[in-house]
Amino acid sequence: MEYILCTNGLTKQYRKFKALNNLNMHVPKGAIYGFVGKNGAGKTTLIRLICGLQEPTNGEYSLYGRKNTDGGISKARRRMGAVVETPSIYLDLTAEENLREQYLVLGMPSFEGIQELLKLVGLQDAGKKKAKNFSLGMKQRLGIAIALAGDPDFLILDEPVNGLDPQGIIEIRELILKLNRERQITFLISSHILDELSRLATHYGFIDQGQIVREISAEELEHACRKCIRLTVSDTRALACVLDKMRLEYSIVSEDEADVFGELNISELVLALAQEECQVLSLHEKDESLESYYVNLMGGASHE
Ligand SMILES: Nc1ncnc2c1ncn2[C@@H]1O[C@H](COP(=O)(O)OP(=O)(O)OP(=O)(O)O)[C@@H](O)[C@H]1O
Repeated sequence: MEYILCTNGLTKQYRKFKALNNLNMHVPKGAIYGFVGKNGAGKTTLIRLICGLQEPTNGEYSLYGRKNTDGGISKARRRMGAVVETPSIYLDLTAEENLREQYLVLGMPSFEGIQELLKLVGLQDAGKKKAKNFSLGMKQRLGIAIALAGDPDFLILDEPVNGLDPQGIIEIRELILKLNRERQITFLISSHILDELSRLATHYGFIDQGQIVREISAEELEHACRKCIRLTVSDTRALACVLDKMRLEYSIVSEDEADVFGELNISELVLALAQEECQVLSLHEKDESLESYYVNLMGGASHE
């Protein structure tokens, strides 16, 4: 798999505190990578390092295959756009004027493309309205347009829907999906709201206390969150044999528990287990939601 961003043992230390602690992450090309973690987990710190706003204390990362210590890293960074914390926009300027400023900063040869960008982010009708009078959603979309000015193929968005109303959230979501599908832009999106990310992410990286606790594709996550029957039995080995014979998918989750997926004929299973002298001690349907997956994952994370 081709990766746009890889980090290797990335560490950022402030005095004795490690905001990032040996962090390893992999953002595949074309992905919408949901970077999920509680407040203070280290998401913004990681983003600041990747954007070159801060230097790592230890470890390294590579962007488009270029290591952060290589001379070519600033060239690689030019292929990337970012909206970190609040979008950096001039509040006394209109959307178009803001984009003109950005074009000048980037040394773009002409202002051609600005109207298309405004249209892309749904600000073509913002006209003479100054950014200070924009809604939060409009400001966020302008921030994205500014980040898109250099025609990047990798966009980093730090908490892009924070504080937006439902309509604003939908607009940002649709914009991200459109940019990903139509312009093949890879995204790294940080959020502490897993549910919102689940509507667009193709991959996830869960961060806790400066470490990636798990990286998982959306497909794998969906699989892990399927409905299943949680069985508590006296002998999981016998259970595994019986389930294998019945060609059922399962996973043994502890010494006496297993999750069984798919259609299950309970009486057939209980009879088969009885023949193996295995007792069913309890049985209940389990629907692991994204949120409980997340809570379990974070609750089970081990740290130094
Ligand atoms: N300059 C700094 N000096 C000391 N500690 C810092 C500094 N910057 C960040 N931290 C600490 O590092 C930890 C990670 O902060 P970070 O902003 O990366 O978290 P986050 O996951 O982005 O959280 P949030 O969702 O609240 O933005 C926090 O405990 C924060 O207090």
